[in-house]
Amino acid sequence: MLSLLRYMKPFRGAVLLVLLFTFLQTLSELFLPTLMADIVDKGVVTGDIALIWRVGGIMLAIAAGGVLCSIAASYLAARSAAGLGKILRQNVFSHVENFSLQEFDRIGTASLITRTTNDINQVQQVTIMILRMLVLAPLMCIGGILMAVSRDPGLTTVLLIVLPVLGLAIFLIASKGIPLFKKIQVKIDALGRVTREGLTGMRVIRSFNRVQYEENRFQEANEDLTQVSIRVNKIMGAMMPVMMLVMNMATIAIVWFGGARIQDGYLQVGDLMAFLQYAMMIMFSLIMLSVMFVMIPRAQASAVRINEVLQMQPDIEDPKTAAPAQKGKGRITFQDVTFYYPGAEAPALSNITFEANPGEVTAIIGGTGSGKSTLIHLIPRFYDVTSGTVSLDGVDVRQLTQEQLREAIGYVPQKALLFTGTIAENIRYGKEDATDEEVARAAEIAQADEFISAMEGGYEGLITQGGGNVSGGQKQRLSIARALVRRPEVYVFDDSFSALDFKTDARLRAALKQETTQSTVLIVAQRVSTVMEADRIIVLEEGQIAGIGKHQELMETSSVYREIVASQLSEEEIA
Ligand SMILES: Nc1ncnc2c1ncn2[C@@H]1O[C@H](COP(=O)(O)OP(=O)(O)OP(=O)(O)O)[C@@H](O)[C@H]1O
Repeated sequence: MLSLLRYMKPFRGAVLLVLLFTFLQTLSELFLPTLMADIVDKGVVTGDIALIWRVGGIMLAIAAGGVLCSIAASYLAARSAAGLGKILRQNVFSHVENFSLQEFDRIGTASLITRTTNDINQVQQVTIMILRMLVLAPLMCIGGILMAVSRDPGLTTVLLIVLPVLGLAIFLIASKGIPLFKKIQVKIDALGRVTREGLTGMRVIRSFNRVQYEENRFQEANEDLTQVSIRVNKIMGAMMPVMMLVMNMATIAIVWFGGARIQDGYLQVGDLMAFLQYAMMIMFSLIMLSVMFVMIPRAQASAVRINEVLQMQPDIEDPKTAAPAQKGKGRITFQDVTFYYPGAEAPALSNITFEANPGEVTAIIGGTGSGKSTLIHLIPRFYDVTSGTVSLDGVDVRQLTQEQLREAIGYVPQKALLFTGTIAENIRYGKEDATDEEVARAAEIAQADEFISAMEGGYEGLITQGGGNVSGGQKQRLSIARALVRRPEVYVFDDSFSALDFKTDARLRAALKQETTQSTVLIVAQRVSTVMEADRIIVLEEGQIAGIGKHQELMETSSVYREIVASQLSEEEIA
């Protein structure tokens, strides 16, 4: 928690004012009972009306000042805490944006969302409380004790008995509640995960009639969270009545013994009234402190989770001194590349060596799980190689900044992803300053212009969240257009034609061929017809190259390739 407070720096002035105003507010509250005692003992008892008016007026002024200080302190504390929340959310989000896929795999998207929202909220709430109570509670407690002793040291014995009892009760309750607060955050994560899967996977859930199953899963996570929350609240709920009981008993004891002391002439009525108020203040300040001690560990659990994200060093970083920027041709070279996913025992890729040249199409084919996507994920450095090198125009990709590298690449993912916004905005995602002509031309090559024109609004037509209002094939074509509009040196298509019918696939590849005469094109595909005409076909099997060459060569030399071809094409097509 403390380490997060460094983000409070911009609000240093406001925090100092909060402390100052709270200090003044506490002083005013500590002063009021003494004045009241004066009114009773010196005014009411002696019938001095003028003194009652005068001291009453002073009391009113001090009380008003206290209220103003309290309002100002609360306002500034809330503002500073809200500012802290904003800065934290911004920092976490920006930091996460730099994560490689490994860090995402490690923490999980649902947990990252909870940490950016709910956890930061917890810290924000507790910061307000700490700012307000940090000065108020201890000052009120110590000041109250001093003032009480100054009224009647003898009566203070009652407090010596009551306060430890109160402290013990607080300790017992808090020690039961605090561990449960930590549990709550984990349960919120779990609920977030189920909710996310349930909502994003709605189509699959419905088609497999798993609605009831998902509802049960949600109910289980929800019930789990509810039960822990109820347990915490039961324990914390017990806190108030126990405190009130102790406080009421203390009041009775003070009045009882105080009455006796008044009779014996040690104490005046006004003093007893003031003493009672100070005793209340002391006990309230203890309750405030206890609430703080309960809330801080709760926020601490959240702070640890936020810090975990902030301190996580992305595995993939830019080199300290990047290779000089140069506009190359886009030659991609894999030199003896081996790659293990973190924690995996077997490599996903081993000893991969090949070169993909500008003006050529290099296709990668292989069974599912053979490592095709993994291989091309190494080019834009979504992951780094375990050994060997991947280079762009002879420069190791690790020597380039991620921006330099990715600027040279037009990547079309296996699972097409669109953003909420217009069609044109989605295509322009590839090149912010693309002209309308460039956008239209990219769409034309991607065979998307026809369906765009047919859509309501054309290029200004809206894509709903996640691209829900376009078909799978249309989504793929828009994400191809997004890559085409940047006219990069290297095109990487990860199984990006799979949702297209054969005719559209062929038309698109023909248009692409004309567009990419100068570029390096890498195509991952399952269909032989998509790769047959490639200049180089790499056949992958279990992460290794099982053959490399043109279609005809591979038909003669690679049994794996022949098997794939035989499973997809008829005799005439093969011939
Ligand atoms: N994030 C990951 N963490 C751990 N292992 C992974 C991860 N992604 C893929 N793998 C493993 O690496 C291997 C290769 O996966 P990859 O996605 O590269 O296959 P692919 O050839 O592209 O398959 P497909 O054609 O089905 O997309 C698989 O065995 C898979 O289980």
